[in-house]
Order: sequence, then structure tokens, then C-alpha cells
Amino acid sequence: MIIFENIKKTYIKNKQQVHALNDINLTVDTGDIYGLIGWSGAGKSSLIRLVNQLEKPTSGIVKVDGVDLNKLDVKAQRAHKKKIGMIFQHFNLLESKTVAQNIAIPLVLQGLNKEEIEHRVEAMLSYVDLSGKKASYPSQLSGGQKQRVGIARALITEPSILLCDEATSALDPQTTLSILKLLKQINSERNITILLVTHEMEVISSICNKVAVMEKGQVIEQGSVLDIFSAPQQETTKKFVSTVINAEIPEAVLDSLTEQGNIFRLEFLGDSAREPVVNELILKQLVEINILFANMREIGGVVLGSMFIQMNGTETDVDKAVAFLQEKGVKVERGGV
Ligand SMILES: Nc1ncnc2c1ncn2[C@@H]1O[C@H](COP(=O)(O)OP(=O)(O)OP(=O)(O)O)[C@@H](O)[C@H]1O
Repeated sequence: MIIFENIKKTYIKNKQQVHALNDINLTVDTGDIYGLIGWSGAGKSSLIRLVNQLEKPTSGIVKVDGVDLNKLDVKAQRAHKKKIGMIFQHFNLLESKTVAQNIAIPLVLQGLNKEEIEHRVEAMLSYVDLSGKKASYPSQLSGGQKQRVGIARALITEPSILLCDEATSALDPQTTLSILKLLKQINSERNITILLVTHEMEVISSICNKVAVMEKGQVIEQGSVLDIFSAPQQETTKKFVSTVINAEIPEAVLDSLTEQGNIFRLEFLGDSAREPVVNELILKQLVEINILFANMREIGGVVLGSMFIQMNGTETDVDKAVAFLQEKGVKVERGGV
């Protein structure tokens, strides 16, 4: 478990103070894949780097598994760092070392014997699917393969926490998917808590169970991924969510309408997304229904769908249709434009 309590971080840059973190309170539970999202400069990297002490807070407490990091002596710091692995956007591999040598670095630093290192590196190469590349150099690898080396190096000390700083931002969409799949596998198979930083909501929706939205050094919204996606409160959160789920009707669809009245946005969650609710409404023949736009996503194992429809009929019948949808568990919003 990672707890951030009243964290402030101020840098001095050109004799000016930069308040990178301003009173952050956040709890990452053991087993979470916790995503921190925000625009550039929001303070995400500053926060994540506190966990492995690459940065120290100006004030406030960071606790990992109940231990206050401010109170560690040098020996305890070393032991703490072993518990934490980290991967980076640009992989941070040593170009002059082979894949196997890069992965071995943390074990060499720990002074393990050669046989033990070789044995553990072999097992790790196989786990990240790079057995055939052990003698290659980073320059001979694709971006995805380089990140797999980064992941292997981070996991070789058998940490309980993995920090990921924009780990997929330099990768193409297909490679991103394979790396995210591997991270998810690491979380479930090895019971490793993951704290990741990203500016892409797709990453959050694909693998995280919890998310915190950061802006100007503060957490402006946090919660389960499903709650945040289904009911974002803050403007910035709404913008991030809309990159994955359309909160507005596309302009092209709107332009094609002869009339723009009686448009509704329907939101389906869980069971309501699976039931043919709109079909039932059509069969009722209360109102005439024109489906304008729809999309569906699986978020945290639950189906979340949104649909824009136009309902034509008398005011009473439209009200009845809305009541029917609400009874079926559908969230109905008038306008949606
Ligand atoms: N070492 C440093 N010295 C001075 N200022 C810094 C330092 N590191 C970060 N900052 C500043 O702190 C603020 C937060 O930066 P941080 O890198 O934590 O944000 P971020 O959300 O991770 O953004 P990005 O995605 O661009 O890295 C920014 O204004 C940044 O310029």
C-alpha cells in the first residue's frame, strides 16, 4: 500500500519557486493498477518519483506498506528500493550492454553470484518473451522489445511495486496494447501493485482499476475507473473521458439532421448495456426513434455505452419514453448537443 499524505513539492528553477505538488492526498491499495492522468506539467512524474525516492517531498509523508520513507536510514533505504521497480518512456537502457546484461544490472549491484544472476535473467527473459534476444544490443531492438527489457530489469529484484512513467507513450498503438497486456499480467500473476503515469485515457481504461486526475499540482478527481468514466465531475476529467467515450454528438451527425429537437444522450452501464432496452422502446411504439450515434466500451470489466437518439412524439409520450428508459437503469440526459 502507498499513502501520500499532505504532499507538497517545490522546485527552485532560475531562482523562482515552482510548486509542482500542492497538498496531495492519495492511497494506492495493494494489488491496484492505479493511474495518474493529467496534462503536461500537472505534477505526475514528481509524485510517482517520491515512491522510489528519486525525489523527496518538500513537506508531507509518503508511506509504503506502513513505513514512512522520511524515516529510513541508509540501509533501510537500500532495502526499500529493492521493493520498487520503475520503467520509463524512453526505456533508459545502457546502449553498450546486451539485453541480458541490462536486465542483470540490479542483481550485479546487489552482489549476487554469476550463476544466480544467469539463472534469474534467463527466467526473466522467457517471462517477457525475449529469450531469443539475450545477446542483442538495445539499438537492434524495436521500441516494444526495449520496453520489455525495461520491464524485465524492473522485475528482476522481485519488487512488490512497479512504477511506470509514460511507459507506452513512445510506442505505436499495437505495441502499446501488448505492453499493457504484459503489465496487467504482471499485476495479476505476480501480485505487483502498479502506479502508472499517463496522459492517455485509453491506457487508464485498458488496465487501471483506479484513477486520479491531476491538474496544477493537485488531485482534482479520484476514484474507481468505472465511476470516473461514467460520471466525470471536473471539466478536465470530462475532456479526458471524452477522448475514449463521446460525451457530445459528433458535428457531422448533427449537420445531417433536418430537425434538432428532442435529442437525448443515453448512458448504459453494466446490465442495462446488455439488455435490448432501446429495441423494447421501439416496439412500444410510443415515440418514433432515430438512433444518431452510439459507442460501447468495456471499462474495468463492465460494459459502458453511450447513445444519442432523437425521439419524436407528443410531449407526454416523450416523457413516458424517458421514464421507461430510466426504469430500465439507463441514464437519460436531454440535449446531449
Ligand atoms: N527537477 C526539476 N526542477 C525544476 N522544476 C521541475 C523539476 N521537475 C519538474 N519540474 C516542474 O514541476 C512541474 C511538474 O512537473 P512534472 O514533470 O512532475 O509534471 P508531469 O505531469 O509529469 O508533466 P510531463 O508529462 O510533462 O512530465 C512542472 O512545472 C515542471 O517544469
